[in-house]
Amino acid sequence: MIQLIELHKEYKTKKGTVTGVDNVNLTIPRGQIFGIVGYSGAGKSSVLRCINLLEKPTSGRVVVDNVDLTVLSKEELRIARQKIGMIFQHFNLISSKTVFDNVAFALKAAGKPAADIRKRVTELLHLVGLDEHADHYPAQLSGGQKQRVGIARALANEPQVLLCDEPTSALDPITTQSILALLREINRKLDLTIVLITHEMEVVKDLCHQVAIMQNGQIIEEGAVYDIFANPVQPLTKEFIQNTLEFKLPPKLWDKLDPAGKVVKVLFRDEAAEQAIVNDLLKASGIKANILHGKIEYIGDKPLGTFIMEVTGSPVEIDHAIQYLLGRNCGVEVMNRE
Ligand SMILES: Nc1ncnc2c1ncn2[C@@H]1O[C@H](COP(=O)(O)OP(=O)(O)OP(=O)(O)O)[C@@H](O)[C@H]1O
Repeated sequence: MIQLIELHKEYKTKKGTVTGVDNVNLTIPRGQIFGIVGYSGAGKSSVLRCINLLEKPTSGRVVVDNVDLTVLSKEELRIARQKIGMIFQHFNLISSKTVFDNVAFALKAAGKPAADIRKRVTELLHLVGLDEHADHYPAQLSGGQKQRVGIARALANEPQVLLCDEPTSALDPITTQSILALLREINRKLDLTIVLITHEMEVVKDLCHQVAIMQNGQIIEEGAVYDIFANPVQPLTKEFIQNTLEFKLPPKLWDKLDPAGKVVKVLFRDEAAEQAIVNDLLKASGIKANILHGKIEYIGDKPLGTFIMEVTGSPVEIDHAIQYLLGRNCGVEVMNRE
């Protein structure tokens, strides 16, 4: 488990003091994949780098598996850090060393015997699917393969925590999916706690169990990923989610719609996503509904449905229909032509 308690980080610059992290309190249970999302400058990297004390907090505590890292001596911290692996957006491999030697680096530094190192590196390269690439140099690898080396290297000392700094931002969508699948696999196989920073809600949706949204150094909202997608509260959270769920109706379609009707976006969440609510709605309200767009996606194993419907009827009937949907735990938003 990771606990950040009143974590505060300030940077002294020529222009004055900049706050990177503003009194953050956060608990990340063991075995979770925890996403931290925010725009550039929100403080994501600062939080992540405080977890292994790459950045020294100005104040506050960082407790990993009941050990407060902020009070350790240099030597104690060096040992504690072996249990916290890290991967980076640009992989940070040593270009003059082979894949084998990149992965072996931390083990050699820890003074492990050569035979143990060979065994461990072979295991790790197998785990990340690079058995055939031990003797290659980073320049001979694709971006996805480089990140696999980064992951193998980070796992060398059998860490309990893996910190991921935008691990897929430099990768194409297909490679991103394969790296996310690998992270999911090692989280399950190794019971590894993963903390991942990203500005992509798609990555959070695909991979994470929980998420925190950061703005101006603070965590403004956090929770289970499904709950955040189904019931976002803060405007910034809604903005991030809209970027993944948003669907814009083409102008030609708006031209054809009945001016007396309304276009509503309905979010079917939890059990509402599995019930025949549209059918019930038509029976209960007397309106007509024409579905313009719809999709159901699964976050974790729970469905979340988004439908855009043109509803026609008298104003009272339409209002009744909206109240009916709200009463069935749906999210309802009346859309206007932009
Ligand atoms: N070494 C530093 N010196 C001075 N200011 C810094 C330093 N590192 C970060 N900051 C400042 O702290 C704030 C938070 O930065 P941080 O890099 O943690 O945000 P971020 O959300 O990770 O952004 P990005 O996605 O661009 O990496 C910003 O205002 C940034 O300018």
